[in-house]
Amino acid sequence: MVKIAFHNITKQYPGASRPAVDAVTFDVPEGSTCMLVGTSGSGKTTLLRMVNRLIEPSSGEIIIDGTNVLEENPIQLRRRIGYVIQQVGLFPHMTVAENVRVTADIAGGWTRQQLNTRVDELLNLVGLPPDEYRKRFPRQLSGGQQQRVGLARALATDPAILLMDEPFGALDAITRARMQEELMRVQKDVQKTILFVSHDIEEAFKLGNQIAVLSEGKLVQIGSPVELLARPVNDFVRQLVGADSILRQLQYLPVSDALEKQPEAAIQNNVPTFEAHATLLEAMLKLLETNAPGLKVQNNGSSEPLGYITLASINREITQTRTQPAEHIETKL
Ligand SMILES: Nc1ncnc2c1ncn2[C@@H]1O[C@H](COP(=O)(O)OP(=O)(O)OP(=O)(O)O)[C@@H](O)[C@H]1O
Repeated sequence: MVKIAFHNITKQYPGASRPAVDAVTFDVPEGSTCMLVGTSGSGKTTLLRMVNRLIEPSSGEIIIDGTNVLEENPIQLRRRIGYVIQQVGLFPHMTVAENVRVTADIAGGWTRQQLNTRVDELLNLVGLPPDEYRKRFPRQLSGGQQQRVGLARALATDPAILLMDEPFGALDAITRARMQEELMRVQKDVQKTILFVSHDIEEAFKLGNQIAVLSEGKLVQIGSPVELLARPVNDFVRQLVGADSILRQLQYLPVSDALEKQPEAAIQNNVPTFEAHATLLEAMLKLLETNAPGLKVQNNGSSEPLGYITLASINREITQTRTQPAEHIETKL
């Protein structure tokens, strides 16, 4: 089911020579994560902030659950939408518990007991044991822990939608990877619809069910990470998603993309079996590790092979993806 639908959404800032967001149309399915990527100034933050009406669109519509956000009271709208940004913005004089509670408190309708239970639930959810962290102040937390509190706070009113604007951008690589894992774990439990702005294509591949690529306010392509990698619509997307990187392709393309149906007999006999959803990299490592001439690929639980994978078929798939013609456009990376 579609959760957020953008219809020709446009934002023209006064005095600007072109729209910051230009007639963008796409859907975000319920419970999925859509990553917004693109060069600096391509309109990602503007697009995100129009969803909770921190920025008002110039034209077009954003429909959430069938209702145009412009017809909603902005304050009520923001209660239904969690918002996490890079500068976490915790209140320095409030404890962690008070910081998490504050949004739910403002939204109202909770008893003190319910609020306390909710805070503990959320702190557990984001991996901060309440007994240890409830009473700390933000200055007594690391950057990553502060981001976790920010995430807990955004989840406090149990919003169906989360908007995240470079939430992990200021963290070191290791903490960032941990936070991404944490978010994936939380998302498994809570199934929010997430719109996530990122400058980090690795992050977009890791977290996104869909990736929307913006350039100069326009939506250039939207698709799953594998779609973008295998079929970038032009050189801009190809470069942005690193479709020319052999490692990226090996890491993300599934073995089902590189099957041989009728390989020679030696490959069909006595070779190890392999799962269809595994990546080309995993298949290649297995081939190197076992020294087998091929792998029999089958779906979980089925004995019928879907096909076979060999170093040659992996090579063919990668060469083909790399040389696919793409429309040429100027790239400004
Ligand atoms: N309040 C504003 N008034 C006028 N122009 C603005 C305003 N905010 C953003 N812009 C312009 O709109 C365009 C898109 O900005 P936006 O912040 O949405 O891009 P972005 O893709 O999020 O960029 P970045 O990746 O650098 O954060 C830019 O050209 C920017 O200069």
